[in-house]
Amino acid sequence: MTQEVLHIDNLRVSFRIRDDYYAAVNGVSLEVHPYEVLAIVGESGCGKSALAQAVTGLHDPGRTKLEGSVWFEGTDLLSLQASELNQIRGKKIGLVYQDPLSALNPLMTAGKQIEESLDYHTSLSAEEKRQRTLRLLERVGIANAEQIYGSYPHELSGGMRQRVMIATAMACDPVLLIADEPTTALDVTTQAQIMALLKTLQQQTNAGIVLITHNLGVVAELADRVAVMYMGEIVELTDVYTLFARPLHPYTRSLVHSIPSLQAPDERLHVIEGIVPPLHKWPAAGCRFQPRIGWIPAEDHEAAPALREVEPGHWVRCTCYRHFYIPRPHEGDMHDGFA
Ligand SMILES: Nc1ncnc2c1ncn2[C@@H]1O[C@H](COP(=O)(O)OP(=O)(O)OP(=O)(O)O)[C@@H](O)[C@H]1O
Repeated sequence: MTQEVLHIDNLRVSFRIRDDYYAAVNGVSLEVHPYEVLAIVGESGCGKSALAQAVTGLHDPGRTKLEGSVWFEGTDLLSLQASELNQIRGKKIGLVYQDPLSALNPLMTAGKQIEESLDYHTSLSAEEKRQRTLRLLERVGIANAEQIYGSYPHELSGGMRQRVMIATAMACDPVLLIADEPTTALDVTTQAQIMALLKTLQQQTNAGIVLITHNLGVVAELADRVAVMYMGEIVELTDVYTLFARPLHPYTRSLVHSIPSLQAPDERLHVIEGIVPPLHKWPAAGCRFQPRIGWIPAEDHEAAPALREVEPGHWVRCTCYRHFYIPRPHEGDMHDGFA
C-alpha cells in the first residue's frame, strides 16, 4: 500500500463539561492513503465531527483536550501553533462542510471566496488568480463560470453553493480533503450530483478523502474503506465491499439491516434500540453497544473490548459479534427490534 497521507495515532478528544473532561473520541487510530476515500460512519453524536475538528484544529482550545498524534507529512498536527496549522489547512488539507451557507462569507462573491484562499496560500497575480478560479469553477461542474464568479452565496442554489465550497477546498490542490456530511443538506438529486463530483475529483487528483457521514448510501457510493464509529470508538474497520457483504460488529450489522433493500422490498427493517446517550453518560468500561443489544448475554461481551484484525484488513471490536443475531419480532417486547 502507498505511504499514508494522514496517520491518526491513539487520538483522544475530550470536552470540558462543567469541571470534568469527557472523551468524545476515545483512542482512535486510522490511516488515510492517497487516492482512497475513508468514510467515518455512525449515528449522530458518535464523535465523528469531534474527530474531524481535532484533525483540522477547528476545536475550541479552551474547552477541548487533545491527546495522541495526528501525523501529516511528517508533522504531528497536534503539536503545531494555530498560525502554523493555518498554513496547512486550506492549502494541503481542504475542508468541505455540510452547510455551505454558513461556511461561505455572505458578503463575498463566489469568485472572491475562492481567490481569498489563493491570496493566503499562493503568490499568483490578480489575473492568474481570476483565471485559476474560473478553471476551478468549471472543474466542479459549473458551466457558466463567469456568471457564478460574480454571484453572492444567497443568489446560488444549495448544490451550486456546495460546488463553490468544493472549488474553494480544491483551490490549492490539497493532498487531503476532509468532507463532513457534504451532501446532508441537499435534496436527493443534488446529493447524487455532488457525490459524482467528489468521485470525479478523487479520480483526477491523488488526494485522500476523509468522508464523514451517517448515510450508508453515501458510503456505498463513495467510500473505499469504512470506519464505523460508536460512542467515540472505532468498532469496525474494513473495505466497503466487506462492510456490506459481511458486516460483523452488532452495530454495523444493525446499521446495514436498517436500510431498505430493493431486492427484498417486503423485508422488515431492523430498528436499532435506544439512542446514543449524552457524552457525560458514556460508560467508562465494557462494550459500549451492550445496552442496545440486551438480548445478547453479558458474558458474550469482553470486559475491555479490543479492536482485533479478524481477517486481513477487517477489524472488529469486542467478541460479542460472534454471538450476535438480529432478533425476530416474536422474541418478545423487551427487544422489539423491527419496524
Ligand atoms: N464542544 C463540545 N462540548 C461538549 N460536548 C460536545 C462538544 N462537541 C460535541 N460534544 C458532544 O460529543 C459527542 C460527539 O459529538 P459529535 O458532534 O462529534 O458527534 P457526531 O457523530 O459528529 O454527530 P453529528 O452527526 O450530529 O454531528 C456528543 O455527545 C456531543 O454532544
